[in-house]
Amino acid sequence: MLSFEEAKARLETAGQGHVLQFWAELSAEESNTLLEEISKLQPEELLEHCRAVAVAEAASRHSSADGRLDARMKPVPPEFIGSVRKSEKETLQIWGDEGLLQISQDRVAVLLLAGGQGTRLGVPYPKGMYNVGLPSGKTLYQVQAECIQKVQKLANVKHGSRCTIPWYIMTSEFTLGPTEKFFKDNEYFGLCPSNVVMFEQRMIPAVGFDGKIILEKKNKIAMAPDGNGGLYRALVDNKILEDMERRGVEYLHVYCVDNILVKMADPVFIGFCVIKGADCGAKVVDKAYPAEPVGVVCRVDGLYQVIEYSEIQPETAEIRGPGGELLFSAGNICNHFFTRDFLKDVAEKFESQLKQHVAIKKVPFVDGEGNLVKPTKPNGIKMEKFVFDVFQFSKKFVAFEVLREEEFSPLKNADGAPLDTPTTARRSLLAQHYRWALAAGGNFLDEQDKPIPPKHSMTQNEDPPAICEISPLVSYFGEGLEKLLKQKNLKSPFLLDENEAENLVKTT
Ligand SMILES: CC(=O)N[C@H]1[C@@H](OP(=O)(O)OP(=O)(O)OC[C@H]2O[C@@H](n3ccc(=O)[nH]c3=O)[C@H](O)[C@@H]2O)O[C@H](CO)[C@@H](O)[C@@H]1O
Repeated sequence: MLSFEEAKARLETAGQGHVLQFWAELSAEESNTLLEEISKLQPEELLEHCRAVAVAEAASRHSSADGRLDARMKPVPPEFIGSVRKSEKETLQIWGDEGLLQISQDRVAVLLLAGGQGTRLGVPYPKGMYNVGLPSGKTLYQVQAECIQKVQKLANVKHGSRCTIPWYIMTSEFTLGPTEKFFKDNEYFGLCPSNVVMFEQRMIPAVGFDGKIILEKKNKIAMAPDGNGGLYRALVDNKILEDMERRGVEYLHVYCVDNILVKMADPVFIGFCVIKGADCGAKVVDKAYPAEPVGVVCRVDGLYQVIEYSEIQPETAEIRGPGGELLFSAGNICNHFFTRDFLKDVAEKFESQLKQHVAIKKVPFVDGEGNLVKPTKPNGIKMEKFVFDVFQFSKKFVAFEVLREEEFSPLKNADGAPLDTPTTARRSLLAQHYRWALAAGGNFLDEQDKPIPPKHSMTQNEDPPAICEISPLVSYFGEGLEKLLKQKNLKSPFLLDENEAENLVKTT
């Protein structure tokens, strides 16, 4: 641990001596906490960070820079976009088979970005622990864990293997403890603990407009995770690439915690990327409307990039092509494919070039008397790196367009908001499972055993006429349901878990 003198010298080098202003008032325990925090800050990096914040803040006040970026944006050429909608069934099958083959050979892992604070949802625990109110009561983490088990099984059955898809989970100071405990308490949802690797991303100080670090307590610096692009440093800090190499993992599916429809280690996406020889790929959906809060995958000066929803000019987002379609329609759903070699290159050569994005926030702080102030106006800057900012370094980038109703329904806001809430997430999953059951030939009955007329198309705001939830342990993507459900009467609410599947097999 640093001594007081060392900490003082370190802070003064970076022009941040004020961090120790309450030192004389701190108890021994409080001073130790502060020294521990300071010991994690390297003086040169701290200086650089505070300078970068000042520069970025000035740039953000002159929006012309972003304006110019907009002017240079071009849509992704159609030949670089694979598409579920536009592809033949046979082609999808070829991609899916390739993906399952890679999975069966232990060459695929998934990596969950779970270091965010989930401020918009407003719960005091990690988002993955959220239960959106499914009949089974499953949380997002459980749904994801079960998907992994099922894909492993599909690969094993097809190839006679005993494969593993390691699950890397990037957490932050806010989410590591509770996530670890949750997994332990739930016995890793049936996964082998050694194949669930949690690691922590770095935290960086929030800085005021005057270039000074903000104190949120007399002995606590206001820290925030360094954005989901903090992944690349965290991979190095925690030797994750070495772990992947040891396990023989070549391909990584990176995804964001809050999409209830996420297709974990999606064999079709993996197979598509592998067959195309891509080192980097992104799943996209057609943007629903110009102001939808999703990034846009595009090209800028010939390089692939995502322009984040917070950084695109509204008039650019609204540009339409000759057929009336949005010109920049490739909505990023935070599902990325990377080869391990590409990640190694990024870690070794490019990480330091990643753009710092500025988020101007209201950061609670202590005033000169040590009283906590909750600002009513933004007073500070948090810098974030974005996971997709590495696309520009790719030698072969591909985009893969998937169907929104099958693959994208994020949980961002608390109920009451119009979109991306627990209600919309639950509805999307139940509507999907209802569609799968109908397609498999099931007939739904109500509580009085009266048939519920099937409904083959529903709007986004409509609940399905029958409640049907299918465990990922039974079907990962609607596969294998016909043998269970064809011409069966299913009483709503219908919960198809492994026990129910066994019963249905017996009655066939
Ligand atoms: C930067 C980024 O990827 N933006 C994408 C993200 O936006 P959005 O603004 O929704 O991104 P979030 O803040 O929810 O973060 C996305 C994911 O990154 C994780 N996270 C975030 C910050 C952090 O320091 N550490 C960390 O691990 C979160 O836990 C989450 O799993 O999802 C949208 C789709 O839903 C996309 O259209 C956006 O382009």
